Order: sequence, then structure tokens, then C-alpha cells
Amino acid sequence: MPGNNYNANSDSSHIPTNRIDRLLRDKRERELRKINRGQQVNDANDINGVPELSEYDQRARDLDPSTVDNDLEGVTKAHNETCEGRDGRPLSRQRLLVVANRLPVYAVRRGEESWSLEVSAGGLVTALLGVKEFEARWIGWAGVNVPDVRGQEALTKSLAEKRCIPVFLDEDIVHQYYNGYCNNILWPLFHYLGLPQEDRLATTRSFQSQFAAYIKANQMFADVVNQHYKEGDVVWCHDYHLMFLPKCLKEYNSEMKVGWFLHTPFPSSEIHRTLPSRSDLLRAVLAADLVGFHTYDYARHFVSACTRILGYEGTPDGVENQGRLTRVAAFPIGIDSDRFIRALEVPQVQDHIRELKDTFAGRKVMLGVDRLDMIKGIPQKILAFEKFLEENPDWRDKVVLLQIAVPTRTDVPEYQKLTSQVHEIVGRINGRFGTLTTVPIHHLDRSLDFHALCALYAVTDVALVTSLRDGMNLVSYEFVACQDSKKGVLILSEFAGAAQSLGAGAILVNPWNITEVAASIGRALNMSPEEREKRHRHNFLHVTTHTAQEWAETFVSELNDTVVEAQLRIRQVPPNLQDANAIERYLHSTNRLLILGFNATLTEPVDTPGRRGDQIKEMELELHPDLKEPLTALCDDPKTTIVVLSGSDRNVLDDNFGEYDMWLAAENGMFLRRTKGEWMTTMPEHLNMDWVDSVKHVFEYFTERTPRSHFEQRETSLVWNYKYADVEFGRIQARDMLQHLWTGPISNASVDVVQGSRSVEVRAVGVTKGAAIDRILGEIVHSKSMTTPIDYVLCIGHFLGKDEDVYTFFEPELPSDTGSISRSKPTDGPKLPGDRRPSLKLPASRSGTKLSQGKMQRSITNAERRTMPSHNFGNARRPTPEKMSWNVLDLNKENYFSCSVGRPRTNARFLLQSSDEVVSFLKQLAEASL
Ligand SMILES: O=P(O)(O)OC[C@H]1O[C@H](O[C@H]2O[C@H](CO)[C@@H](O)[C@H](O)[C@H]2O)[C@H](O)[C@@H](O)[C@@H]1O
Ligand SMILES: O=c1ccn([C@@H]2O[C@H](COP(=O)(O)OP(=O)(O)O)[C@@H](O)[C@H]2O)c(=O)[nH]1
Repeated sequence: MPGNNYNANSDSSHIPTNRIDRLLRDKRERELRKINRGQQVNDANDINGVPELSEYDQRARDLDPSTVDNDLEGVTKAHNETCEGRDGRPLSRQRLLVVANRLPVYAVRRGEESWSLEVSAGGLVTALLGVKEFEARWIGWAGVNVPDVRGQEALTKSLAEKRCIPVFLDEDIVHQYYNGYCNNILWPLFHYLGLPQEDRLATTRSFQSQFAAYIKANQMFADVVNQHYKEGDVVWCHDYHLMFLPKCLKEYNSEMKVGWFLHTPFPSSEIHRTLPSRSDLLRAVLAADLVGFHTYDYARHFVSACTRILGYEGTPDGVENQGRLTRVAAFPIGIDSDRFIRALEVPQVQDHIRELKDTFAGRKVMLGVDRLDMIKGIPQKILAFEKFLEENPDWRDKVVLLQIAVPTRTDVPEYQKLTSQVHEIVGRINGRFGTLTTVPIHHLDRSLDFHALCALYAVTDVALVTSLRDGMNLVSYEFVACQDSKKGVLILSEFAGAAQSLGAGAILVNPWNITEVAASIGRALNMSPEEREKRHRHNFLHVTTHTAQEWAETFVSELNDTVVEAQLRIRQVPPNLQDANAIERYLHSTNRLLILGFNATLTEPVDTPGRRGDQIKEMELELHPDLKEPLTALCDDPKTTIVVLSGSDRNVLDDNFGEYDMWLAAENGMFLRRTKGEWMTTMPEHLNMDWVDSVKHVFEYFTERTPRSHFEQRETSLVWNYKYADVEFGRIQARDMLQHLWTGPISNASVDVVQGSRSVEVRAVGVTKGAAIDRILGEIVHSKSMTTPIDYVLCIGHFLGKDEDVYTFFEPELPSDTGSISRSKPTDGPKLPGDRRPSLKLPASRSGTKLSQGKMQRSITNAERRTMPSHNFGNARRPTPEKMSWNVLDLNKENYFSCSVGRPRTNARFLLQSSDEVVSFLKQLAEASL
């Protein structure tokens, strides 16, 4: 194996924990493989004495029906044989299943069982043909309706030779899915052209029926993928046609590595939210492991749509929901620049170039190459050219505009209209500025073959790309690749993705500003050779380094890595609560304590903040409707004590739990009540509340300035909530607020500032659920006259990080400062904040302790509540040893179930995803104990 610098560091047994480190390592290894391949090709050439066909040429030949050896397999085999791994053994390349609406070839039927295959045009095909690192197979529609089985079988066989696998879509599906939902709804919407009126969809069609066809078609693609999928394959789904595919695939096999890439822009969330099926589409895409876009802007829009429409969390890495991260990133596509550069040397292209030079001698050539699509801004381009001719009569016989307009989606009425519109404008301008022998615009409604296109690019002085919106626009890249001798000028729409990469070298224009485009034409035609050279250098460097191959390799490398990353994350996420075990242990214990949170633990799940009209309802927390029965049964069991431990105030808990026989601990345990008795306070003595007015002042300020935010004043805390506000604005405001609270005038007050996912809470120092629990426990033990220790604890809640000390309070595996409970060895697991672990011994009788001295047991009137001094338990968290007469807790680790709800980054032992799961578990528990 050839010597290299990279091998020394490449130890496959060590996986870097940092993503960038892993991706850099991957990149080095790819470079190494390329060097190896290059050397082997050179060696082979030396032996044979003849230059080898490049892989791309080979591939293009493979796809060209006129070539004899048209088997892609050959290329792949050669690769497999030449690739070596780090240990020198041949490496088999990873299998890549590319799933796109269109196959790189389209089929034309020649007889009942005879098909010919033509290469499809379009940026996606061009880009993916440049991918060499993987053993790729294509899955897609062959662009033709094949109703008969014999025809399907014959076509499948022909396509197999090209490593293509067909998905057969019937005419109606194509009509509703491809012409309808894809190209009449999603395409214009994603390009900011808005949605069609429902009545313009035709009587037999509606959003609903087209969407249904879309889902059906996506499922058909998924079925074919599933038939061909082998463990370890990477599945790469492409474009707006297949937004449902990631979901379908993951439902079939959650282990599948699935990536999805969008070739169009992704619009602002304000545009996307107009789409009736907006949420379904976003959720389906998010099932992928990696979601890619051409530019950072599109990625940003997508993340923003997920946060604003679905209410999910947007992070710098992607979109997070319930601990599952879908990575979202920008992967700008490129072309196989070498292929274009090499093509210029081909004799056929040289001939073309000569012909074109002769034909347009004495005139500057301007070029437009576009599919005849409204997003390409063809009318705007022609009108700008007309304005230029109008204002510059000297140029009228010295410049020609060649416009190649490739027919596309000709069954969609909007495209038909565009064709007539363009023809009409071209006719008018040619009539206005043409002569008997020449016309200013040569407009062709057809496609050109590759060589003719390269020749055209090469003779062009000014390329004009005026897309109103364009995912990337590869034509601009191809033009640059073919211009190394001429160094022509690129006029490029600022609304094409390419503007982000070629912006510095091109003249950027707003295609809607006809005056600006016309002036830019003048500027380009008159540009000095020095300036053209400088601009071209910049663009050429970009196009030749950011290739299609780089694009695909980077995407797949990141896709592979998201799976590594997910595994690393999963290691930190606790397992789901095993219901059967928790129930079994419950049944075999004699004195059980169930501590339950309220909000997002026992409440009815609310869908998303985007559900307008439900906000008022959501703001009033309500008990899950299915909970009544099991909760009653569990509360009525004499061997079970239930405590609802919540941040909510007393009224909320009274309203929701008044009818059950249980304990209520409001305001993070600062108030306690058995439902049969009165509220009492458990607040520590001397709880300093002097900060309340200042914090309230700050909260009022931010509430006034943040529409749809609100704050709640409780006895021991204030909570500012921006759940219903604009997510991004809310977050910015929260950051400002936090900064002010941490560093401003109240920074020295005795408060804890706690940041929630959409809230900021300020509490008196030391107020946490964990800090309150031993006082609560003491009171319960006393009040229930417990005589046997608690031998089973289940603590379930959607608690803020600060309140997770309640989980650690009971944790038998953490070291204790008393010997009251037998514990196993200390673990390196979650750390207990400070030395908060209480003695778990409490007095059998509380007479003589502060706990029993009455104050806290008297009920509190509403009038007293606001001004109530801190008092009562004093140092009750640590009763003196002489007062302890028996162990309250006798908990071994198998009988302890701490469980976080919907917060995977937790110190709890287990996880439940939602309140639905909590309810389902409690139901089973109640039923099992009947
Ligand atoms: O297959 P068609 O419906 O005839 O359309 C052809 C392709 O058009 C779109 O291309 C996009 O992809 C290019 C490469 O990423 C990008 O440069 C361009 O800006 C996009 O418009 C479409 O997204 C493809 O799926 C179609 O195959
Ligand atoms: O007659 C033609 C005109 C264009 N193209 C190819 O079509 C693609 C157009 O890609 P682009 O990204 O510019 O736009 P899209 O059509 O994909 O929206 C480019 O690779 C062109 O080389 C082609 O094969 N034949």
C-alpha cells in the first residue's frame, strides 16, 4: 500500500467523540483512496500505453444507448478491484441507493418487450452522474406509463443493466402526484410563487386528492426501496417529490440510514405555513437522519418552519424533538467540472465551436440555458434584453441572445401558458429590432446534446441567468467551467442558490428589476479584459473545487456520521421505563411511594404551539382525561402513597386533584396538603423574598415587549413564559432577560434563575423539589402514622434540571452520609447537587421535633399567603440522630424507578416520552393491583 501521512493516525478502533474530528478523518480517508485510485490508473496506463476513459465518460457512455459497452457494472467492478482499505485489503464500496423521482434515463418503448433508454436532462441527473465513491443504484420513475406486465418485466431488465430500478406509476398517479401535487403545488410554493386556488386544480382534483396521490406514490417508492435494501446500505432520497419517503422508510426499518436532500429552495416559514399539509410534510422529512439543502438560507428556513409550525426545538445542529435529533445542514451541489473541461478538447466540440464562431462573427454572444419554467425568469430576461437594445442602438447589430428553453412539465397548464407568453415576447422583439438577415434573439424550444451545449458555453461572451428563484442553477457552473479561454461574464440572479458561491465573480442582479438587468448587460459587454479575468478566476476556482463528487461524498459521509452521533447520544439517554418490571416490583412491595409531576406528566398532551385558537385552553392545565380511573384506584390502595409534586400553585392542584385521596405539594414543594386536610407551608425559615418586586418589574417590562408572553406570580417564584410567543423573538428576549437578571441590579439577590425550554423562572435560593422532598416525606410519614419503611419509590416528572435533585434524593446507588439504607457501591452516575442528601431516618413520633410543633400544620388563609414569613421546618431536613428511631426508607436499587417524561437529558434512571405513556403505565399499574 502506498505510503501516506494519514495512516499513522487512522485507527479504526478509535472513534473520535467530536463530530468535526470524525468528519475530517473521513475526508482524509477519501482523499487517500483517491490518491490510491489515481496511482493505479496511472500504473495501468503506463502498462497499456493508452489513456483510460475517465469514469464519468465511461458512465455517460454507459447511459448512452448508442455505445456498445453500456454496462455500469463494469465501472463498479473496476472500482471494487482498485480500492484498498487501510490494511491494504480490497475495500468494497458502500452501497448507495439513490432514490429520485426521475431515473437518470428515460425509457422509450420500441416494441412489446423492447425499450430504448435516453439520458434525462436536468441538474439532479448531471450532479449524481459524477458520484464515484459509492456503489450506486438508482431507484425512480422511468418517465413512462407501462400498464402491462410483460412491458414492465422487459423494462426492468433493460434498466438493471444500468443499475437502475424502476418504480411503475400509473397515469392517474402521475397526473395527481407529479403534475398535480409536485409541480402545480410544491414547486411554485417552494419558489415563492404561491399556491394555486383550489378551483384551478380542476374538478376531479383537489389538494386532498393530490396529497393522497402524493403519499401513495411515496409509499410505492418506499416499497421498491424496501425490496432492494440490504443492511448497511445508505438510502439517499431526493427532492420535493419524495418528502414522505423518509417516514415510509423508517416505519419499515428504523435502522435504515436515510438522508434527504432538497434541490429547490426551501422557502421562508411564512410561505410554507400556507400549505394545507405543512406539518405532515415537515414531520415526514424529519424522520430522515440527515436533511440537506443547497444553501444555509434554505436550511435556516426549514429549521425555522419546524420550530414555528411544529413547535420543535431548533439547534445549531438541526431539529430536535423528544431527544431525537434530525441533522440539518447545507451541502451546495457542484458539477463534474473536469468533464466539461475535457469535452472542449473533443473534435466534435471543436467543430461546433468553429461553426458557432463563423455564424456569429462580428457579434457578441449572450446565452441563456433554462428549462422553460416560470422560475427561470425567461420573460424578465428577454424584456431586459429588449430594454438594453432600446437604450443602446449602437449594440443592435453587434449582439445576439441565444436562448435555449428546454420544454418541461408540458402537461401542467401553467407551463403551457408560459410557452405561449415567451413566444409572443420573442416574436415582438425580433419584429421590432430584427432585419431581413438577422434577429436579435434566437430562441430554441428544445434541448441540446452535451457536446453542442459545451460548444455554446465556450463561445459565449455573457451568460444571463435571471431565475426568479432557483435551488442552485448548474448552468451557471457549467458556463464557468467552459470559459477558461474566453473568460466571459456571468450575470446571475441573486435569487439563485449559485449566487451564494459565484456571487463575488458574477454580476448579481435582481431579475425583477428590468432596468438593473439591462444596465448589467451593458456593463458585462463593455467589461475590461482584466476585470473579466479576475472575476472568472474566482468562479473557476470555486467550480473546479466544489464538484458533484465532493458534494455527494460529503453528504454521505455526514449521513454515516449522524448515525455514529446518534449512537453516542443514545448512550447518554436513559432507557425507556420497563413497565412489566416496574409493575412486578410494585406488586411485591409493601409500602410504596409514588411521586408524580403534573405539567406535561399527568396533563392532557397539547399538540403544538402552532395550534391557534387552543392557546387559552392550553394555558389552563388539565388532567389527562384517561387518568381518573387508574388514579382513583391507586390512591385508594392503602399500601400506596401518592404525592403530586408540582411547580404550579395551590389553586391549580386543588382544581385538578381535589377529589383524590393523595398528597399535593405545590410551588415545588413549598406548600403541602393532604387532600383531606388543609394547606400547610413547608417553606424553610428565613426564606428571603425581598427580590420579588424587582423581578416582577423586569418581568412586566419583557411581557409588555413580547407579544403573547405572560408571567405568573407564585408565592415563592415568578415564571415568565413565552411558549406562545414567536419562538425566535421569545428566545432573543429570554436571552436579554437572563443577561439582565444575572448581571443587572438584582444579580446579588438571593435568587436562583432557572431557564426552561420556553420560560424563565426566578425562585428564592434553595427552592427545589429535591430540597422540599424530605420535609414532605417527614410530614407524610408522620401523618399516615407509617410504621413500615417505604420499600418502593416511583418518581415520574417532566422536571427542570434544577428540580431533578428529587430523583437523586432517593437514588440508592449514590453514597449516603448516613448508614440508614444499605447501598451498593457509588457509581459515576449522576451527581447530587452539593451535599443535599438527607438522612433518611425520621422520628417515629414527631412529638418533640420541629416537625410536630404545629405551625406548619395549621391551615393558611389566603390573606396570610402573600405575607407569610418563612418559618416552620427550620432545619427539618436533617433531624438530629437522637430523634430518629426507625428507617423511613428501606429502598434497594431494584425498587427505585426515577423516570423523566420527555426530557432525555436527565439524571433519572428511565424515560417516558409523553404524558400518554405515563397514563398508559399508571393504568397498567392500577389494573395489575386489582
Ligand atoms: O424532472 P423534471 O420535473 O423535468 O425537472 C428537472 C429537475 O428540475 C429541478 O432541478 C433542481 O435541481 C438542480 C440540481 O440540484 C438545481 O440546480 C436547480 O436549481 C433545481 O431547480 C428539480 O429539483 C429536479 O428534481 C428535476 O429533476
Ligand atoms: O439542452 C439542455 C439544456 C440543459 N441541460 C442540462 O440541464 C441542467 C439544468 O440544471 P439547472 O441546475 O441549471 O436547473 P434545473 O433544470 O435542474 O432546474 C444542466 O446540467 C444542463 O447541462 C441539458 O442537459 N440539455
